[in-house]
Amino acid sequence: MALLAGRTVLLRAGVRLGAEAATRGGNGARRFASHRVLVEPDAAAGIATIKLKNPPVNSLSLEFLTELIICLEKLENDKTFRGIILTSDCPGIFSAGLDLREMCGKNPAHYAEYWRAVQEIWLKLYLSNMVLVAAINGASPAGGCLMALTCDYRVLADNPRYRIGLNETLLGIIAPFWFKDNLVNTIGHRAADRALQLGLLFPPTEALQVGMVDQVVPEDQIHSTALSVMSQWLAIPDHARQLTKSMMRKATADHLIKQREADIQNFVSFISKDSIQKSLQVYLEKLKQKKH
Ligand SMILES: CCCCCCCC/C=C\C=C\CC(=O)SCCNC(=O)CCNC(=O)[C@H](O)C(C)(C)COP(=O)(O)OP(=O)(O)OC[C@H]1O[C@@H](n2cnc3c(N)ncnc32)[C@H](O)[C@@H]1OP(=O)(O)O
Repeated sequence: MALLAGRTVLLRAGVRLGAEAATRGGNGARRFASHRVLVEPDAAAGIATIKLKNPPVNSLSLEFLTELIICLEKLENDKTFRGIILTSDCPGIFSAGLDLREMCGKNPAHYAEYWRAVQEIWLKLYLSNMVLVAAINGASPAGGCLMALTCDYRVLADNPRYRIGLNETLLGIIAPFWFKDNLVNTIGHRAADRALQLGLLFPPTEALQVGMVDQVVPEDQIHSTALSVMSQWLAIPDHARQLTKSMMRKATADHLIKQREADIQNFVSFISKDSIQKSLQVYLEKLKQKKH
């Protein structure tokens, strides 16, 4: 059973297990898909490709996060798989990050439940025993960038519209300390200091330069590149790689785990402020008006 902080996520977020489809793939592997998370298994290679499918922009709503958490738990417990490729099924968008509608005009209990799910997905991805390769085939701001940062390797499609970064300050909000820790671990303190304060969204060439991604490739090569990177990582004995990954990441994850409840309370009181609500509403309105 999938648990989120000791409770059944299926019940909390109203996601019905019946919404899932379970079939067998061509190679006999069990293929499972929820509404918004598509899993393409390659049992022979030990790799599952997760495609995020929450159109139009893969914003991380509570239901979407819940489906993703359940999917990751299943894969983590299935010894068939040693690696995950994380990518998007929404053209041009990897993920628009946290769903702003979950953080606007709701009550404190909702904010707390939402933030717990955000923490949970980060912990699941960051501490995964599997090899995670992000095949970033679209724009990847804020929470979208964070998901990519949890992966062991990032390949970004070469398109100037596919910008990636933690742009929270542009929304008048603050990247939580564990977003910051994950970024510092990836690009170093000085670059993270600048990127976070300015809310920088890096186009591919700059993202590569600063170390936000490991490789930039033409868009039509993104999946084949992710597969070839994966085979390189899977050539390392699991126990040695997993213990090394844990050694590198445990302190950062523990930082959040130890302060999980306090972090939720901080988030709830921060996001509930009138001034923050106003900033988020203005930002959402601007996004909507962009088209007109
Ligand atoms: C004291 C210390 C306390 C610490 C407290 C910590 C507090 C931290 C709090 C929060 C942290 C949040 C991290 C986040 O992830 S916030 C989300 C940030 N995301 C963004 O800024 C991205 C916004 N979106 C875009 O830039 C674009 O939409 C883009 C992804 C580039 C796609 O562009 P395009 O293809 O042109 O699509 P549209 O802009 O037209 O969008 C289509 C519709 O989707 C809606 N949308 C977009 N993004 C979001 C989102 N993140 N959440 C909800 N909805 C979103 C957009 O409004 C359009 O809607 P509609 O069709 O109805 O007009």
